[in-house]
Amino acid sequence: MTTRGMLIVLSGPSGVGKGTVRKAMFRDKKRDFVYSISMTTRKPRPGEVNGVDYYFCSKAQFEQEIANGGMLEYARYVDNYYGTPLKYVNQTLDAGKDVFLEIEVNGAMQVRKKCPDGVFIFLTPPDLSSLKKRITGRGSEDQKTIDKRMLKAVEEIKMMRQYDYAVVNDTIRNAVHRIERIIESEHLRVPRVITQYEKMIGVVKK
Ligand SMILES: Nc1nc2c(ncn2[C@@H]2O[C@H](COP(=O)(O)OP(=O)(O)O)[C@@H](O)[C@H]2O)c(=O)[nH]1
Ligand SMILES: Nc1ncnc2c1ncn2[C@@H]1O[C@H](COP(=O)(O)OP(=O)(O)O)[C@@H](O)[C@H]1O
Repeated sequence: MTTRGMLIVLSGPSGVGKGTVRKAMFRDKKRDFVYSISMTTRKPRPGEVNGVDYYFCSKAQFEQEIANGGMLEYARYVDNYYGTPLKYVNQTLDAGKDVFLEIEVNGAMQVRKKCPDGVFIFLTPPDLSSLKKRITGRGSEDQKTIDKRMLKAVEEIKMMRQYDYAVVNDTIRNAVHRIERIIESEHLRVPRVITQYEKMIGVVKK
C-alpha cells in the first residue's frame, strides 16, 4: 500500500498574490506535487486557457457538479463560483502524490473540516497599503469590484488564526522559498513517515 499523499492548501486574502505565487512555484522548478485545477463560472481572461488555468463552465454545469457531490469545496466569490473537483484530488492523493490547492479562505475552511491532516498555509500581504496596490494594480477589475475585493480582503485577514503557517508575500521569490521550506519540513513530521517504518518492521497497529 502506498502512503497517501499530502494535501497542501495555499489561501489568503483577495489580491495578496496567491495566483501569482502559485504560478511561480510551478514555473520555476519541476515539483513533486501537482496543482489541482479549479472549476469556475468566471469568464476566461485574455490568455487564460481552459483546462490549464481553470475548467471554465456555466453556472448550470457548476451547480450540477455540486448536486452530484463532485466538489471537495466550493465558494461563491465576487459573483462567480470557484471550486475544487473532488475526484482528481482523491485519486492523486491515493496514488501517493501530494496535491496543491490555491483557493480563497471560505473554501480552505471547508477543506480543513474534511481533511484535517492537510497543511494550511495563509499568504499575507506585507501591509495593507501593498494589498490595496496589488488589488488596484491588477487592472482587470472596475472600481466597484476593487472596493468590494478590498473590503473582503480585510475580513479575510481575520481568518489567519485558522491556519498552520503564515507566509509573507513580500517578494514572489521569498514567498515561494518559504512555502518550499514548509512542505519539506511537513514531510519530516513523524505522523507522516511513521506508517512506512511500521510496515517495514512489522508493527501491528492496536
Ligand atoms: N474556494 C475556491 N477558491 C478558488 C478556487 N480557485 C481559485 N479560487 C480563488 O478565487 C479567487 C478569485 O480568483 P480569480 O478570479 O482567478 O482572480 P485572482 O484574484 O486574480 O486570483 C482567488 O482568491 C482564488 O484563490 C477554488 O477551486 N475554490
Ligand atoms: N510579491 C509581490 N510583490 C508585488 N506584487 C505582487 C506580489 N505578488 C503578487 N503581486 C501582484 O498582486 C496582484 C494580485 O495578485 P494575484 O496573484 O492575482 O492575487 P490573488 O490570487 O491572491 O487574488 C497582481 O497584480 C500581482 O502581480
